[in-house]
Amino acid sequence: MITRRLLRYLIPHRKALIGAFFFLFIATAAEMTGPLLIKVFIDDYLVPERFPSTPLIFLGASYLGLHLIAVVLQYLQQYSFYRIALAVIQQLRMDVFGKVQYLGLAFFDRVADGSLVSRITNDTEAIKELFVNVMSTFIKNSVLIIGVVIAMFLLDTKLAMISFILLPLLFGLMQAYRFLSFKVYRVVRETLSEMNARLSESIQGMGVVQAWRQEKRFADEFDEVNEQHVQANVKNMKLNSLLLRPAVDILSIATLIVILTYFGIGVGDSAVQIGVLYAMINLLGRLFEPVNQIMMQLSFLQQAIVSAGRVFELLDEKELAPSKEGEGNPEIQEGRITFEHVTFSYDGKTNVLKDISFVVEPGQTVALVGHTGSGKSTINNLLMRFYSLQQGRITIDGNPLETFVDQELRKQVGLVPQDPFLFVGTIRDNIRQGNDALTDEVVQGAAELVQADSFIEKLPGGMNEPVVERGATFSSGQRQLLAFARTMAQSPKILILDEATAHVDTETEEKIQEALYRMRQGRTTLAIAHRLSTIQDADLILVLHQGEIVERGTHQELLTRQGLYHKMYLLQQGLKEEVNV
Ligand SMILES: Nc1ncnc2c1ncn2[C@@H]1O[C@H](COP(=O)(O)OP(=O)(O)OP(=O)(O)O)[C@@H](O)[C@H]1O
Repeated sequence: MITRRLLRYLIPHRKALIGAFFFLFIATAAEMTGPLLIKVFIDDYLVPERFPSTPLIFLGASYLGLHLIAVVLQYLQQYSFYRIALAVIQQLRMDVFGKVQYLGLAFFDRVADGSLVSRITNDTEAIKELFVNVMSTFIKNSVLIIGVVIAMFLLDTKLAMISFILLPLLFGLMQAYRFLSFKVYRVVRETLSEMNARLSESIQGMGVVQAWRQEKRFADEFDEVNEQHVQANVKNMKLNSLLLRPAVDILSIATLIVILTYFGIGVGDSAVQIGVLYAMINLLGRLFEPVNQIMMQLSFLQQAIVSAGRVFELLDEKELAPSKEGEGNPEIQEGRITFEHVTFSYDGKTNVLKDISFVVEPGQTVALVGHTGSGKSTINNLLMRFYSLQQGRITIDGNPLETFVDQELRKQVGLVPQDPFLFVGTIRDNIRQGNDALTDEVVQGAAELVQADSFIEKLPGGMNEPVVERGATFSSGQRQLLAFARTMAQSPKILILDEATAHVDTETEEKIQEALYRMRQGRTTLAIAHRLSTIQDADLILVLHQGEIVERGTHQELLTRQGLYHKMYLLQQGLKEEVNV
């Protein structure tokens, strides 16, 4: 099943494959003819001690010519198989990477990034071996084996049949190896994946690792998985060294003994000529070499099959990012958002949002406040359509969220995430975000609107200043401003702000507040705020508690009510003592 699916990747390369087969076939035939020529030389010339020059020169030249042809064609077939293999793997990697881009966030919640990287790099690499080496070795050596077998039967049918007496043992051996090694390889690949996961986790959290002096713990944990990986490899090596080459070698010696015994018995009847025996033993040597080659590749074959299983699992993953459903192509004109009785759970067990209903009128700002874990980000995640809605309805301008095409939704709903993520490239690339339709003026305008231009201008490269991975060389306030500029360059109708004012100094915060104020003008905004001082001018504040909206109103209304919001507000004002909690 897995092998068949892998082989399907060869279909687009069938012409090149036929060419490679052709080269292989001719090269093998040329190679095979060699011993037959030597047999003619021994039986017809050496044994009778006849050495006429013309036929012998012809014989020698033919031998040399055939050898040359074999070498050239060997090169051509090897090159062809390699090209095909590389093309197949390139396609496979593109397929996997393409698939990963469309997986839902729920999938990434449960699968470690390192392990995903491992599937896209290491596992496809192991599959590459199948097409580069395993397949060509199997085909080449099978053709060789067939060639040798034919030559053996042409030489002496009886002797050839005797040589194959031990053949069933070889098949038994192959089956035993495949059965035993499958499990071991699975462990090898899984532990490798786990190591990548740990590595990626510790690199991403290096600051925390060092700050909490977790280096030893991480190293120990890594070591444990590393040890499991080594052990699995050792087991695998034992299997390889026991069942592959040595077993075949024993089998080849046993076959030789059988043939010599037969010859020893049969020579009295002068049934077998010495030249025939020489050629037969020569052919037997040539038979077991390809068998050995195939056996050695069995280990790579198994690796490839296990890895392919893991890659196909990923390709078949059903947990896709939610996308458009239903008829029509609605557009976002005004930006009126409604949540109607939305209940949501990440794990299918605990509801983290319970019966949430509210309306954000066009141009209004609605703020979400509440203790940590109360469900604020979850509301944003649903509005961003990162997760599929389970119960209730979300609409924009009266159209259900799921009816929008991705392009419209992503263009009109701009997200400023909690932790802005910058990509490798330049500042301009990060603001433009691959949208070539955005002119330099628009990019500059967006930077000016959010007041990011003043710090960008001071950079040596200005807009072309390089950004390293995750924007690590910029401060969090600068990253925040760049993320604002990126969102504003799109000019969305709706803004989703997630704790946009965390962790910055007062001056930067003022700048950010000013930027946010400008950004919100004329846009529908849903904002998460931990600092209540920043959302006092919101048209509506929703107070969440354990997934429910427990209070709603303006800042003044909520203070008058003297409920949870009031308590939170006083706490933040440093007036804890006045609150009876
Ligand atoms: N990806 C996820 N998978 C499973 N559970 C999650 C996920 N994200 C959040 N949760 C759970 O959902 C609940 C609500 O989380 P949410 O992030 O919406 O809270 P929040 O109010 O935004 O918190 P904070 O203010 O700390 O960001 C929490 O109990 C959290 O454990």
